[in-house]
Amino acid sequence: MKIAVVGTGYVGLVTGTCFAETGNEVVCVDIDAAKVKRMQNGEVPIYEPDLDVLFERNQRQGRLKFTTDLKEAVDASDIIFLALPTPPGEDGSADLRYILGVAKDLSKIITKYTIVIDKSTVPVGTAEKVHAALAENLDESLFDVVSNPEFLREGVAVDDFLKPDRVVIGTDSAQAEEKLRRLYEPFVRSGNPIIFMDLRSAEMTKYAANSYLATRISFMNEIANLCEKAGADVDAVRRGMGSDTRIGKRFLFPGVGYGGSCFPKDVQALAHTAGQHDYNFRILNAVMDVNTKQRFRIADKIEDYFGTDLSNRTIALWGLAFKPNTDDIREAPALYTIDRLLEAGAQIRAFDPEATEHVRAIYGDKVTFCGDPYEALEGSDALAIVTEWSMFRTPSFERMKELLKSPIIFDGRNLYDTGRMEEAGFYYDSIGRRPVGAKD
Ligand SMILES: NC(=O)c1ccc[n+]([C@@H]2O[C@H](COP(=O)([O-])OP(=O)(O)OC[C@H]3O[C@@H](n4cnc5c(N)ncnc54)[C@H](O)[C@@H]3O)[C@@H](O)[C@H]2O)c1
Ligand SMILES: O=c1ccn([C@@H]2O[C@H](COP(=O)(O)OP(=O)(O)O[C@H]3O[C@H](CO)[C@@H](O)[C@H](O)[C@H]3O)[C@@H](O)[C@H]2O)c(=O)[nH]1
Repeated sequence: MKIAVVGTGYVGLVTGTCFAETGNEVVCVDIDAAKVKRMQNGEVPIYEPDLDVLFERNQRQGRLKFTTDLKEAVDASDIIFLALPTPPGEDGSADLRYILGVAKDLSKIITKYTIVIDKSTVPVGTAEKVHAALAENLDESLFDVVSNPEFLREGVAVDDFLKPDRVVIGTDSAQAEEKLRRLYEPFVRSGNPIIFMDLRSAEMTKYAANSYLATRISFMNEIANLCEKAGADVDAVRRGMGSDTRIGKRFLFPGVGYGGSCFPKDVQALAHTAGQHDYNFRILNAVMDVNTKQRFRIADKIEDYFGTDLSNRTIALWGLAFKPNTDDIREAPALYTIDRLLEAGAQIRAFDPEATEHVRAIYGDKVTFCGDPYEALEGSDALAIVTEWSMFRTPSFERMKELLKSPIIFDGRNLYDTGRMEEAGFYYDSIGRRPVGAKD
């Protein structure tokens, strides 16, 4: 099939590349001319494992092209995916200006039957707005609007796209349904379903899924905080709970709050949608409230230990990206940690395998950026772990003790066994577990 993908962020780039991989002809459009040039020259503009191999192969074989010219892409396609940003507006609602702006542009460009698909995360009722924008200049027989929310996770995006748990498609058009069934067939061969539904339900499914996952995380963060007070171990509790198949093991990890470009904005947007319908979605308000506090959990622990004046303290920080295997720092808990530590006067020596340059662009020389994890420890009073990169899981504890001024670790991701840390002679404070080791 001939496909245009408008917007080449995480979703657009992965969508375009994976559809090219299954033999479709794909043109990706972006307004960022510099980015398009880089992609035309074979450069993948984001760090996402496995994407580079597919990108290179499909571009070399001519199935994956890039342009800034929307008309050129639309003329060459009969399916258009909108993978545009939907950032939070001032009132927390999803800002639809990119989606509706492009829909308006499309209404002046489309000349043959075209399926326009919302791949972005958009509130209930958006497909109707896109339909109205297209209908301003187009006969309704020339297009169908479909909702096809994307569920990929950064860091494992290619795998999630190629082997999705499910594909959700909202449509009221038999023609669109048939085309999309064929398009997605290669991805669901393993037996996972394509679930067809009406447009509004598809739009709601995306927000319901993200908000439910965010709820699990805030719930577990509350359990962890209570475990600390009640003398229980959240790791044991998590295993005990998660073994119940009704609950399941995944997405039960407490930590420093959820971050990233999706959960924070999508929970907020769903709460806003509820408000628009005069419905007070109480759980969502609590989920957001818990997360706002949890993002400072590690900074709180550091201040509890050293006091609120950190002007003579240096803290090493491992991890800046909002999660491992990405260079994305949108709503990263590390940024909240840095802000609080700087406010308290601390010096920060930070390390991240991929996200350093994005964070340097924000803080400049207010933070010392280090070339490897051990360099960050040199002369530091304590280590704070904020992102669970694999490379942090099995460090040399001996070397860490030699480099740190005192052997103190605050672990926001529960990477190490508490008994082992006590034996190794650390003061080790993690999330939802009893701190071990002697305080200085
Ligand atoms: N990032 C994720 O993991 C993820 C996963 C599922 C769904 N989503 C949703 O998908 C949507 C896109 O997210 P993202 O993270 O890929 O976005 P992004 O912000 O990383 O990228 C968006 C791209 O769109 C381009 N753009 C903006 N206006 C344009 C225009 N008029 N024409 C062409 N290109 C334009 C930008 O230059 C940018 O390259 C959002 O609604 C998001 O909530 C994101
Ligand atoms: O048990 C867990 C799991 C995740 N997180 C945190 O939750 C955030 C989001 O993680 P994850 O969901 O893995 O990353 P995203 O790439 O943001 O993906 C989410 O958001 C995307 C955009 O909507 C959806 O497509 C995905 O299905 C959904 O998982 C991160 O800060 C994680 O550290 C936890 O704290 N504990």
